[in-house]
Amino acid sequence: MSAPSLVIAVPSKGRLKEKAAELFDAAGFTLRVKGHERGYRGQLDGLPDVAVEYTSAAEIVHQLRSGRVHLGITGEDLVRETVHDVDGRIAFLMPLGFGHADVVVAVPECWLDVSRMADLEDVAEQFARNHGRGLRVATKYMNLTRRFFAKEGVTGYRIVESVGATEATPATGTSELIVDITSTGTTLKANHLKVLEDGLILKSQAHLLASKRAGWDARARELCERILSSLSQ
Ligand SMILES: Nc1ncnc2c1ncn2[C@@H]1O[C@H](COP(=O)(O)OP(=O)(O)OP(=O)(O)O)[C@@H](O)[C@H]1O
Ligand SMILES: O=P(O)(O)OC[C@H]1O[C@H](OP(=O)(O)OP(=O)(O)O)[C@H](O)[C@@H]1O
Repeated sequence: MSAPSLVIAVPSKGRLKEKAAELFDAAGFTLRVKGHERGYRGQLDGLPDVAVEYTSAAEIVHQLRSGRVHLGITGEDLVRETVHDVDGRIAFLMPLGFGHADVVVAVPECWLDVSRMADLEDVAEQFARNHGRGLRVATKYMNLTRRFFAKEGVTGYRIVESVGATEATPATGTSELIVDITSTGTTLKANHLKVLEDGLILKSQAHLLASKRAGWDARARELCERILSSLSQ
């Protein structure tokens, strides 16, 4: 079997998987899993020299970063969080209109005096006087948080890494506030959290992305253009 001319990484689970499949269907290139239905390799009907690799949304970012795949579908939030030198490594080819999620700063609803980022520094000072330590911000978006808090001049905090159920951490006592994604707002509301008025860090959605580090020969470029133009119609 000859090597594929172009490799595209597609989410293997979760909410992006189904949407990605619908997208290719609508563009006329049905995605098919090769072999077992739980397999991790696939192909696009009509494009036999394109290899599809199913993997997690987070892993797709690493594969694009290193150039192991030419194209990938994943969320902008994961790219901006994970890749320090995005512009040198990854090109954003097309927003896909699904996987919409805002990365936001949220605090307990009962913090009545806190509505903006600038208020956090005052709370942090008061908190440090009373508790002898800074505010704890629970998040899996550690880099986005550090950059945003620095831009806003907020310093009196430390990050507590949280990989799941982040919204529950203020109530369980492992954080004072959070940075996480919100889509409908249901999870924040259920956990009695409010988004700060100027606490929007990033408006994210799924994108078609290209790796600048992959081997781009003429056939790979042609396939990429064909896929891109079919998806845009
Ligand atoms: N509630 C949501 N609505 C829309 N998009 C979301 C939502 N939650 C996450 N996303 C987006 O989906 C992408 C993948 O999210 P995530 O890393 O959580 O993987 P997943 O496959 O959905 O699930 P898991 O958490 O089980 O790995 C991210 O870019 C994220 O912004
Ligand atoms: O604003 P909402 O519509 O409530 O969506 C936001 C929630 O959706 C995601 O969680 P998900 O349901 O994927 O669970 P998990 O990430 O904890 O697995 C995300 O981590 C938020 O918790």
